[in-house]
Amino acid sequence: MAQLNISDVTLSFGGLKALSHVDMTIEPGLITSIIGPNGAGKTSMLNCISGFYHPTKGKIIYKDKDLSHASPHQVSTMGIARAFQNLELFSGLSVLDNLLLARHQNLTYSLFHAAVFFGKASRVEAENRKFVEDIIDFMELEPYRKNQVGNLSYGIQKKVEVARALTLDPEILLLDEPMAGMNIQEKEDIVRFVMDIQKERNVTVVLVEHDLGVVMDISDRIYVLDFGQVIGSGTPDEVANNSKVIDAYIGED
Ligand SMILES: Nc1ncnc2c1ncn2[C@@H]1O[C@H](COP(=O)(O)OP(=O)(O)OP(=O)(O)O)[C@@H](O)[C@H]1O
Repeated sequence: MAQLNISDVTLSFGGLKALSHVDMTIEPGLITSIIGPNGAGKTSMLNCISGFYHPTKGKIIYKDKDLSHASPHQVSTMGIARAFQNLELFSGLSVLDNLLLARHQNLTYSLFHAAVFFGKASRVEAENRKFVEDIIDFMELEPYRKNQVGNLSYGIQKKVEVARALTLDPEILLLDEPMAGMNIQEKEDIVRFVMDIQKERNVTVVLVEHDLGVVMDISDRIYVLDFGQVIGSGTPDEVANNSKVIDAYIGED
């Protein structure tokens, strides 16, 4: 059964339709990629799923709940986290502090409880700390944990951004061009982590990425957008042999 059901989603900006009658199903435990030319609507789709945009028409259903009008905070606390194309990190803080801060979004006690029931607050705090340390370990960020994020290489900052999303313990992880601006070594590194996140942490991954080689290698399913419409979908082989997709995006090579 689909984990996320996107049906007939249209997103208009004045006269421009960034998305037009888009249907997608995201299956649990798989890597689903969304590809297409510049301006095709890929980031708009992630914005609709994560609550930053609200579809003009259509529905996004997750666990029987309609997310179409949910806020970004509601979406993330329901289990859908997003790593951003433009990093959402605090460059003056350390890796550890960035991740602890992100994890606090998931706090299960209020400030009142923190003041009155110190025991529970400190237990939850210790659990949060342990969770964040596990993510640092998993993403192999140990050598950088005390470093200011702004002083790290772009490739490592991108890894920290993925780690930041993982601190929310998501069931679905939305990745917006995680490999943009990376060298080959850094790309190979992040590809390995995306696959580990899917397999070892059992997280469903929705990936927007321009590197077709990577997309074809790691995706279970692919949706191709062009001018806001789905022009093809299926396994990497099916998409690579779809004549509409070849004409609009992939080309003959
Ligand atoms: N907030 C906005 N206001 C007006 N137009 C927008 C807005 N966001 C996106 N668009 C337009 O919607 C269309 C789709 O944009 P989107 O960023 O989703 O494409 P994309 O496939 O992610 O492109 P790229 O690969 O270049 O990142 C574009 O024409 C874009 O200019």
